[in-house]
Amino acid sequence: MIHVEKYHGTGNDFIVVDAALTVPDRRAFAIKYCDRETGISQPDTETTGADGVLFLALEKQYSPPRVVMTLVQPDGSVATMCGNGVRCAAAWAAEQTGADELMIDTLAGTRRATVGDETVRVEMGQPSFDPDTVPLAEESPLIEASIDDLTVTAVNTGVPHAVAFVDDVADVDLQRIGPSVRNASVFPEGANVTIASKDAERPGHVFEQRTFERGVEDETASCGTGAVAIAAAARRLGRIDGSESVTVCPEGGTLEVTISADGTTLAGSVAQSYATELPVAEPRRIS
Ligand SMILES: N[C@H](CCC[C@H](N)C(=O)O)C(=O)O
Repeated sequence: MIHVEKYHGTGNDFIVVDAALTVPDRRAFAIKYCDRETGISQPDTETTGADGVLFLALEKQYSPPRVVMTLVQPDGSVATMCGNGVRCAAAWAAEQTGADELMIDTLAGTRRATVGDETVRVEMGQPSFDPDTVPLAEESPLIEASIDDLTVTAVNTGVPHAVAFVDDVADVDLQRIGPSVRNASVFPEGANVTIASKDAERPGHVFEQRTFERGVEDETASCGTGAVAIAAAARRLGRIDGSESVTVCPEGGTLEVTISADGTTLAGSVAQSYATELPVAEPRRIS
């Protein structure tokens, strides 16, 4: 049995495992326990399963402390980056160390995080529209291109996103169009599909968000790299200007994104839902 904790960042939920514990087959572990029908669950909690497993290797000897984060997704794939995952990793490491500044090492680079009373903020780096970085199967950036019924702008915010601005996110059949855009041939490694609509009734830049995630192969309640992708695409398309704060509202909560020439930040709430023990398969012995 190993000790695990369940965290969520604005509804994007993860099983957190200390990487010092032995999980011989991370892929099999993630596929088994993330399953929304038969995966991890607790009495008195509504959700079964998770959007991924965060394996976190804490390096307390540094100042600020560092965490090597590996996100294994429900389909067994490894995501290079995850905005809400980094925020959960920072909250977990703050709990272990008492530090409020953390450096989270991801496959997309190091992200500095600050843990406050209400929110966890993370520096998200510079979004890229470069076709080699997204990556795209084309030589020029994909800006307002038609794919299926959506008008898509492609941006990498640690992982690739296809962002489409629509009149009302609630009117989009994401279960149908998500897989179609996610698997479009222009994305050789696939893409997360993020739709956004401007909330005209609220002052400032406020967008509703829905994201169909690669690796989860379903819609999630929140996606941090997706929220940053909305702000980056909005800026590129002239929907917002200059250096700005953008409020993004996925189903699971509210995310604040700042975007400027220096880079982006992502902030929002993080909560621990419960801690429990899970059985793991014995490591194979060499006889
Ligand atoms: N939910 C994550 C993104 C995971 C990205 C992953 N689905 C992929 O690109 O394979 C977030 O908060 O940023």
